[in-house]
Amino acid sequence: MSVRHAIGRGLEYGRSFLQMGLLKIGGRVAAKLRADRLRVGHSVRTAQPQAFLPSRYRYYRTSLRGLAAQLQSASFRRRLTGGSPRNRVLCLAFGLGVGFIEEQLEDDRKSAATCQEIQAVFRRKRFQSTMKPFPSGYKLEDYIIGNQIGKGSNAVVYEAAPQCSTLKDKDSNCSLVQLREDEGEGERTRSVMCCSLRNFPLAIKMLWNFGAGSSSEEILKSMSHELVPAGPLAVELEKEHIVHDGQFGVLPKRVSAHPNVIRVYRAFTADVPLLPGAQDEYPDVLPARLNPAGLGNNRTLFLVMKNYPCTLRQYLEASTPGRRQGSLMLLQLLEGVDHLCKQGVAHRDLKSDNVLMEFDSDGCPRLVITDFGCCLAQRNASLELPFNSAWVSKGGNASLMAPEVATAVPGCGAVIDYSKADAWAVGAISYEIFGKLNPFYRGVGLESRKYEERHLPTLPPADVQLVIRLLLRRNPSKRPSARVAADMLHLSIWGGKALANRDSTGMKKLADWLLCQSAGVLLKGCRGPSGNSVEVELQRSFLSNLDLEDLRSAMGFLLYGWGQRPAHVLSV
Ligand SMILES: Nc1ncnc2c1ncn2[C@@H]1O[C@H](COP(=O)(O)OP(=O)(O)OP(=O)(O)O)[C@@H](O)[C@H]1O
Repeated sequence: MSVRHAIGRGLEYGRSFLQMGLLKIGGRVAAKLRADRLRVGHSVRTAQPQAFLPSRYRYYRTSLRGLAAQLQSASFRRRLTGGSPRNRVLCLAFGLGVGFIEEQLEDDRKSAATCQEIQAVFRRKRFQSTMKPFPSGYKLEDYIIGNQIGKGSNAVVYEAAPQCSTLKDKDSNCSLVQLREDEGEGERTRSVMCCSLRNFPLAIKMLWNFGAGSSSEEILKSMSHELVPAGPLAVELEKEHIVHDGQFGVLPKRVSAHPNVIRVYRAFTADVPLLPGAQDEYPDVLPARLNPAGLGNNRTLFLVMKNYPCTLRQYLEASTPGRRQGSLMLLQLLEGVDHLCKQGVAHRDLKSDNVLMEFDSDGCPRLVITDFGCCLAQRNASLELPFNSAWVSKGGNASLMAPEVATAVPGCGAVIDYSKADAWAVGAISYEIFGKLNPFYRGVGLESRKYEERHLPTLPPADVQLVIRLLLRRNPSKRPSARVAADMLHLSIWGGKALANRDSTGMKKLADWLLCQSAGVLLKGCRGPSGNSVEVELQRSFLSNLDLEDLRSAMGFLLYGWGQRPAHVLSV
């Protein structure tokens, strides 16, 4: 499809928006696409396929820029023009070269501007949680607490509902705990889960408190990482004041909302209560008030979140996603990790237990990264941790630590760079998503500190295999970032036709495709609930993060993969 067709189609979308009475959004799309017509039409004409090769391209561009600057300098021109005919020919050739370079640079600027404009259109619509806001909720007494949902090494999680809500079903005892016992009763299980989630839309996480003291301030300080995904109203206003002005200026920053990152609605401290199963399941962490032999402190931190039906691990124990669904799941993890990276946060404990799941209206799994207890969230957002002593924590689960973290040696001036560590862990978790054992789990085969890339097991879907292999590269400088890996998947899932052609029209097709995607996603966004489907969220996320350099790197990696396999295997 030509640019004109693409724009024409976009304009039609714009017009139909207007006809539908959606004046504002229709006007914006139509104006946007009209404005893009010249820009994209011009940039795709001269784009060369070689320009996709990221590092080499960047090298050429920098060298050519330097050369252009030299040629433009008066002294250089004098030296060349003043001499022999040979010098004059050389000068002419350089002059033509400069013209070409300038044209390339101009195209570059225009393409980057197009990406930025598409990005700006989609960034304007911020992601908002579907959860209804509820008043207060800063005290334990504000909640009805149901059954235990899960337990980890640092906390226990219970289903909960705001105190004001009335239970919608008599069978309020059913929960995931019971679900597991009822395994095999397919239909009944699903209805049990629905009733539990309807009655208890929230989950309360109670952290174990051994060494954090019993004052709210001390607790907030020592468990501060759990607050990284907390919303702006999560902590009571007066505590928030303490957090920002007092000694708690050291608290890490918080990340903004994202469809693939947990949102903590409320965080407060309270006395540890005797909840169902406490005496049997976690007697040692109870305070002496509840168990004379218990070692826990009297007060602790509580986090209120949405109650999700299951974790990724629980889901994968019961089912193996198909090829496309698996790709969408992997993509969501990459989008979540990219969002965290951009906000200067490394999760450092990604594993299938720390990913929660629900389903959209089409039945597509939505994945949400949770449990930020081990995260690195420095105010300077560098994602670099000074590693001057063996006492510095490198993060959670050692099996899924990226090679550069696992092999780091403490010492004066040593630093661990976490900027691609979570992306590596996503690569390892992908094996579970596609129905295989995670090769890095203890006893399965590989160790992150010393594996060789050629020993990585193969995965049946060839299309994502390339992405996973790249994510699991030992050398982080050769590993794509979560953003670039996500762009690769976006391009291979939705951009098949735009990418199928590897000649000089490739860039032109990509530009057409970006415009169609933008118009299509805006249109879907107006269509009620389907506008919140996982696929639309993912496409919106891609467009709101559009960056020419990242896109070129993604294309470069894909072309590199195609060099070894026929192009069609990359389309899902
Ligand atoms: N919002 C939620 N909705 C439903 N279940 C949840 C939720 N949060 C946690 N869970 C369940 O509780 C379990 C323990 O939670 P979490 O992983 O946060 O605890 P933890 O002690 O910090 O874990 P870890 O052992 O990894 O440190 C999870 O594996 C999951 O089964």
